[in-house]
Amino acid sequence: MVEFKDIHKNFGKNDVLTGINLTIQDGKTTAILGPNGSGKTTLIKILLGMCHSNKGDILIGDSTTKNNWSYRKNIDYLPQIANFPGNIKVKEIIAMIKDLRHQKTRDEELITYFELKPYLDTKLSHLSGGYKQKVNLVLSLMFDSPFVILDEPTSGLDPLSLIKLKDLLKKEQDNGKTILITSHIMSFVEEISDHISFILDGKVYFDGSIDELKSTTQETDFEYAIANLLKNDHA
Ligand SMILES: Nc1ncnc2c1ncn2[C@@H]1O[C@H](COP(=O)(O)OP(=O)(O)OP(=O)(O)O)[C@@H](O)[C@H]1O
Repeated sequence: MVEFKDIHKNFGKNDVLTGINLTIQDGKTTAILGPNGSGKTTLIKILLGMCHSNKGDILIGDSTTKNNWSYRKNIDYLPQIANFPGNIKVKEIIAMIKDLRHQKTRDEELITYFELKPYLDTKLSHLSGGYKQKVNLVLSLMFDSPFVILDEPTSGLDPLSLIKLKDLLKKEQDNGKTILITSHIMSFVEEISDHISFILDGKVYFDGSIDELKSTTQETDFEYAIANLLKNDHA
């Protein structure tokens, strides 16, 4: 279980997070949603230690993450924007990331699954956006960690690839993985999430299941329920 406790973060005068309290349950899929710029990526980066909070604490189980980063070995992370040098070939970047972590990997299985074999000798700069994202998915999921964080995994994927990603994540769920996602594709979020945490104005504005969200907003359609959160005061 991951607990965000009263997390604050500002960038200069920009108060992005102003007291986030949030729990990520083990074995569940939690979607962190919110408008552009609401701080979803910032919150993920704070969890990963890529960005420091100004106040607050994160607990993994009963332990604080302060000065204790070993938990990160059990996390697979897909960044929203992965900026690798364009002149590296697909097979080279996969080998480089494997070398960094020295853990067992399932890269070949994922390369086959995302039909990347014909592109292994292609430079990253020559790949389309969707194929770059498939390479990023292989890089982030190949370590088969129990906790998976995917920041906008749907970015650039065509409908068939999106279905493949959903099928893969459903298998991960069946295997008991804890998954944290952000996405602006509401059909994707609705299909795979157990829990929704909606961030607005620096705080968790809604926290509950999809059914609870629909009943709170009195909307039967998930996308409309999210839009309703933005229009009306449900705090
Ligand atoms: N390194 C940084 N320096 C200054 N401001 C930053 C930095 N990183 C993020 N911000 C600001 O923090 C705010 C939250 O950004 P963040 O990327 O976390 O939002 P988000 O909810 O993930 O947005 P989106 O849905 O557009 O991806 C934005 O106003 C952004 O400009």
